[in-house]
Amino acid sequence: MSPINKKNDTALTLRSVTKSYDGQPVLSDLSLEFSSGTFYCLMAPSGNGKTTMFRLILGLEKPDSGVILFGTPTENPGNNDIKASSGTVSKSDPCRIRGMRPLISAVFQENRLLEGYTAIENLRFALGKRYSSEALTAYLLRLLPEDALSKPVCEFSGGMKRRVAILRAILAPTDIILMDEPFTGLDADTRQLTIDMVKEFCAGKLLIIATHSEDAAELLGAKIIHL
Ligand SMILES: Nc1ncnc2c1ncn2[C@@H]1O[C@H](COP(=O)(O)OP(=O)(O)OP(=O)(O)O)[C@@H](O)[C@H]1O
Repeated sequence: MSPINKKNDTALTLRSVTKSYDGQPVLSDLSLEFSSGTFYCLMAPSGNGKTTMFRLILGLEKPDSGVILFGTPTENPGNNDIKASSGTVSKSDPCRIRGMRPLISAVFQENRLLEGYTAIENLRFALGKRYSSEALTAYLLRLLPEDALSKPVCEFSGGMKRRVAILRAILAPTDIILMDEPFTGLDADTRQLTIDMVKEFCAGKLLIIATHSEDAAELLGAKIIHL
């Protein structure tokens, strides 16, 4: 069992995280705690730092100060390190995580698909041999029309691409999933189908979604966090 996937254990902690761009603060002294097996919706007006927070969690950027911890943190007073079940983080260099950094899957605002390849090839590229072709086809057919499966994704609508990007993230063997505005561009029916699959495949995991939509949060049964 992964060290961070026991339901209700702390899976992720942001402690006094601060980030500025060009001297303009985007996140100021932000502290949040997220539990395994729980869905969260981050809600904030545009530009309040939701994507920035995801980039920090993913390790794509460094906080100016503060720490991001995975797993349940334990501290030794006087020590510059904080131990978490997934590794050790230095307070003075929060991006230096020694030990096991958990895998995190993400849906970015852009779909980041291989445009010249089919949907199943996109899933296979990210997921390797973890699923049979029959299983991947069956998952895709829950969200896409059958004739789409033989086409490269560059011929898909925006909403169809979005569904492939979401499926790729939820099928990945990770305990933490971040999604940035995942349901944008989906009509009511496909949104419901997609949300049903997200609920099914993310059960027991930590899921954090940045969204402007209160009803997506309600459909997911997610806790709302206002940034
Ligand atoms: N690499 C960067 N360089 C400079 N400024 C940046 C950079 N990334 C983000 N910002 C600024 O940081 C602020 C927060 O951006 P961010 O994308 O995190 O907001 P958001 O809450 O995700 O917005 P939205 O809901 O519109 O996606 C914005 O003012 C943005 O212009």
